[in-house]
Amino acid sequence: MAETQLSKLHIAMFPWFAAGHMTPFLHISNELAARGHKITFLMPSKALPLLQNLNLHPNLISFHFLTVPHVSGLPPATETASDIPISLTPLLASAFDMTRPQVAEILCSACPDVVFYDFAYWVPEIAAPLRIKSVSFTVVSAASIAVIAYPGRRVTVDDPITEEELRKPPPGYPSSTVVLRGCREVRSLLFLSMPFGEGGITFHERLMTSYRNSNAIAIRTCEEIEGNFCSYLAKQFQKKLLLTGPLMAAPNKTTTTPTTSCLDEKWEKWLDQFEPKTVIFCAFGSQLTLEKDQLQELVLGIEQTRLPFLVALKPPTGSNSIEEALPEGFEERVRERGAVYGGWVQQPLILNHPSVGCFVSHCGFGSMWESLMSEPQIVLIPSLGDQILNARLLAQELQVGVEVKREEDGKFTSQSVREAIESVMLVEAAGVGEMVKKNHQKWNHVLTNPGFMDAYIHHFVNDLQNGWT
Ligand SMILES: O=c1ccn([C@@H]2O[C@H](COP(=O)(O)OP(=O)(O)O[C@H]3OC[C@@H](O)[C@H](O)[C@H]3O)[C@@H](O)[C@H]2O)c(=O)[nH]1
Repeated sequence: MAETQLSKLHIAMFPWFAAGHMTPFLHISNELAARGHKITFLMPSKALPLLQNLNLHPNLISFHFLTVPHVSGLPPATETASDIPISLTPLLASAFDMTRPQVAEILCSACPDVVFYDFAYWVPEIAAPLRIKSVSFTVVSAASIAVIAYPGRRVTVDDPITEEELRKPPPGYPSSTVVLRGCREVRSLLFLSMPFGEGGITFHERLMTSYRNSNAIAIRTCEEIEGNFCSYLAKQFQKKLLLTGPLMAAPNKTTTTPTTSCLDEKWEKWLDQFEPKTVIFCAFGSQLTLEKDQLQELVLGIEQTRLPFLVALKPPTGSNSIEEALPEGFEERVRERGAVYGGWVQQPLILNHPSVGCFVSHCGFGSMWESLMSEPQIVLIPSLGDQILNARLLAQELQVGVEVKREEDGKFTSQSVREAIESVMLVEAAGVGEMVKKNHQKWNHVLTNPGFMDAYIHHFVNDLQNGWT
């Protein structure tokens, strides 16, 4: 689609210091730079190895490194969420807030037209006097913001959000299936009342202020899948909503943006030895650490399917390596057909390998799009609040995947893992596997249709250029 002939923009990006945030900020940067817009990307230097290879337009996207101040209680040299256990993230949020003077200085000297931010709710206070527009860019689903969208409710440490409040979505919330169920799931949102950063601001207040004070809210989503949640949010916050579309493209399929690299030879060769669409791939994103017993149930459930598999997860709590946490005799039993790896793999490329037939996912928002835009059958084991809602969106509303059942105590078992995988991998029968496969193919076709992403980005850029009245 031809771009409107308007002046090129200069946009500053300031994401929260976590891979799940910086990566989609870089994806939108790539799409904007592909259309000639200039990007100043603010980040800690430790994030460079993660982001460098994803920067497809180094001539237009320049990285500016921030010094992350030391905060007592954080291990020395902490710069990103990957450096620490999840329990220490409120302290990282303090360090993040303490970069404010550096951010102000860069915005003042670079003078971009627009600044994108997420957790840095104070950005509009810096940007407005400089006549820079502030866009609050959400890297989680519209549904997961809609379910907590009480713009007028000031959640403080002294007036925390209650289980009672969270049990029912806000009035007018547009879905009865994309909801949290039972105490355990509701409690997974109680962290919203937790102090998160300088001055004891709660996580909820940080988010609400970020949306309230922005000039516009941008979301990495599309009308076709989350239109009802987007309309609801626009009404709740009385803001213009700018949608980027899914952003993360399946390699070589959907956008004008070139892809970065090839799959590591080691995994390419390993996957090549199996029949098409037989391998189970399992990964749980950048943050989630399982308990050891849950890791064991997971891998045992996968083993019981007798299918080949590649599991790439962080070592569980209390273990130095994933290998030491595996069940007794596991490695010997599965040597021929299974690999368990405790590090980072190239998920989008693995999902597009012809041998991969099933993706067992935690349903983080990035993984949600990647699962929809690739072919493997989808099995979901969500843990955190937004992942649970994303999983409901896929399993109940779109019916493109199956969620693993949990027991009363919130745990899943090897049996529930095996049953969920088998239900989608046995597609011959006119059962669940067949149904989710058909629905998935339909959505995959829509989302990877040439021009779909381009149209979204085209409108998005138009809105950034003209949409401020
Ligand atoms: O080994 C891996 C694991 C993950 N990845 C990539 O890392 C990204 C992970 O992002 P996700 O959004 O799926 O998950 P994360 O858990 O990292 O995200 C975080 O922010 C988004 C929220 O929805 C999640 O709840 C939150 O945990 C994906 O793009 C995935 O392809 C790899 O490339 N290799």
